[in-house]
Amino acid sequence: MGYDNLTLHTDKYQINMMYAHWVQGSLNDRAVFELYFRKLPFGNGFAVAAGLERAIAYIEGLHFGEEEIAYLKEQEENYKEEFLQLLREFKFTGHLDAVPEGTIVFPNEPLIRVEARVFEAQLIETALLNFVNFQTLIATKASRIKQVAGDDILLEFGTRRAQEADAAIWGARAAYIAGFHATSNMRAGMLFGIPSKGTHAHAWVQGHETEEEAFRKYAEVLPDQVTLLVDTYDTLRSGVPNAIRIGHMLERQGKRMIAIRLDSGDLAYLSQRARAMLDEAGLPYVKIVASNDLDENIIFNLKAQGARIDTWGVGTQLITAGDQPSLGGVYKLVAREQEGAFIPVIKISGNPEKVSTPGIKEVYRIINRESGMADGDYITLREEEAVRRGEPIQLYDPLHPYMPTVIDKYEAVPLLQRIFQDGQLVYDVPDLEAVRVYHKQQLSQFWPQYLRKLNSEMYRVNISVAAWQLKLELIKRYREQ
Ligand SMILES: Nc1ncnc2c1ncn2[C@@H]1O[C@H](COP(=O)(O)OP(=O)(O)OP(=O)(O)O)[C@@H](O)[C@H]1O
Ligand SMILES: O=P(O)(O)OC[C@H]1O[C@H](OP(=O)(O)OP(=O)(O)O)[C@H](O)[C@@H]1O
Ligand SMILES: O=C(O)c1cccnc1
Repeated sequence: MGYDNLTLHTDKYQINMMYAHWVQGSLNDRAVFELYFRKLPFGNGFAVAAGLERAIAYIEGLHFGEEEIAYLKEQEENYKEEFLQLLREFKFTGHLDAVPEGTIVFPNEPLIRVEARVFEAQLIETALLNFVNFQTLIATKASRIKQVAGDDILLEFGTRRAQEADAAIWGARAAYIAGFHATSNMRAGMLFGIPSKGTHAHAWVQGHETEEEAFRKYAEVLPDQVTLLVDTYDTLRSGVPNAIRIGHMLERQGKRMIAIRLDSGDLAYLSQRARAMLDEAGLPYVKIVASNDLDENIIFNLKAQGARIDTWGVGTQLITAGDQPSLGGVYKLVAREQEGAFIPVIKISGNPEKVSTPGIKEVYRIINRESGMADGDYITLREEEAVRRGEPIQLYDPLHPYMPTVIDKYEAVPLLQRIFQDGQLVYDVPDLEAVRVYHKQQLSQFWPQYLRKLNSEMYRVNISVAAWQLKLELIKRYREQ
């Protein structure tokens, strides 16, 4: 079975449309689609873009093999042999622009823009949304956790509760981009170079006659990485005292125990008591790891209660984005070719938020020359030059149309980068460490009021006057029709 071929990782309606374009002779017409989300997850003030690396690998690997062709044939007898033959030769030949992973992004900004034969652009919609929606969601959740954890160490422990294997490893990667320090998933470690870390489970303790014997045997074989789980029977009466004995044993061997792990009960109280016991026993260097259904709110609370926790192991709530299981990113047609030129198209909706913004667009981050900080983002039509030349521009916020602002003395940083040009990868894909560093730099360009976890200030995403007028014009045209 071709588990690795993701070419049919698409919705059937995409193949139906490809077939219909082929029959109608419009398959080579070019189209432009933009991928964006409309609403920030978790009530956060920003999102962290992720998913591009997988999207790149997916596009490079697109290929209808004989297994895929045979399946299509079996599923739909209308598909003609010439169509299937064309699929055998299929490859992506278009342009793809995207916001680099780790970029701070906001609603309605194109994160990916695809300009290609409609035949190709349509096929890839589903997979692109699948990768970007999930990974951006998890990177954003991880970023919230990172924000409350400050300089504490964050371990990603989610695999056992993740929505299957892909979610586990790509989620671990997304968390690392946003500032987690390590993952427990060895495959994610191997594939992406994320540091891997692990303690031991309750089963190790339960599998011995006594807790002390379990700790001792573990410390004998892995003396340089001893983190002992102390809550199997009674944390303060048994677990911590036994761990202290092992700590002293290791000291006699010239080694140092690394940490204890708390995984149940009142983590604030237990960590304070355990800290005091370790300190009194002359083991102030032994750290305290906590786990047990943690998320950013519990971590924030534990810190407020004075918990003495150095390292946080976070699983379920992070990897499943427990409080919001999906980011509602969409992929919308914004322009199509007609007689050799692109014409803008719109999607009308009864819900004003869902009316698409027509035309091929760019998105810029407006950096204030004096402060070096981000003042807002600016969405323009691609052909608009004023912002690229640094001329004064009028920022127009559709949510606050009565407050237009004119700005100058800015630097406009285009967020979309060319990834594929005529089907060729032209982007120098950064390694994961570089993505992580870039993400940190991104954060440093935002004032704290946009980043705070609760009731953050709304960052302005403005639209150019030309893009706004085009939208109004198309809405009017469709109303008249
Ligand atoms: N001091 C605290 N303040 C707020 N939340 C806490 C505190 N200590 C633990 N929690 C969180 O409370 C939740 C439930 O903890 P609870 O003690 O009920 O479960 P448990 O420890 O698994 O149960 P048990 O002690 O029976 O094993 C977990 O998400 C845990 O992270
Ligand atoms: O709570 P999470 O944020 O999802 O973090 C991962 C959890 O997974 C493990 O528990 P599990 O009961 O699966 O195994 P164990 O016997 O090793 O505790 C671990 O002890 C954590 O509690
Ligand atoms: O290493 C650990 O302590 C760990 C790993 C996965 C899940 N829970 C805990």
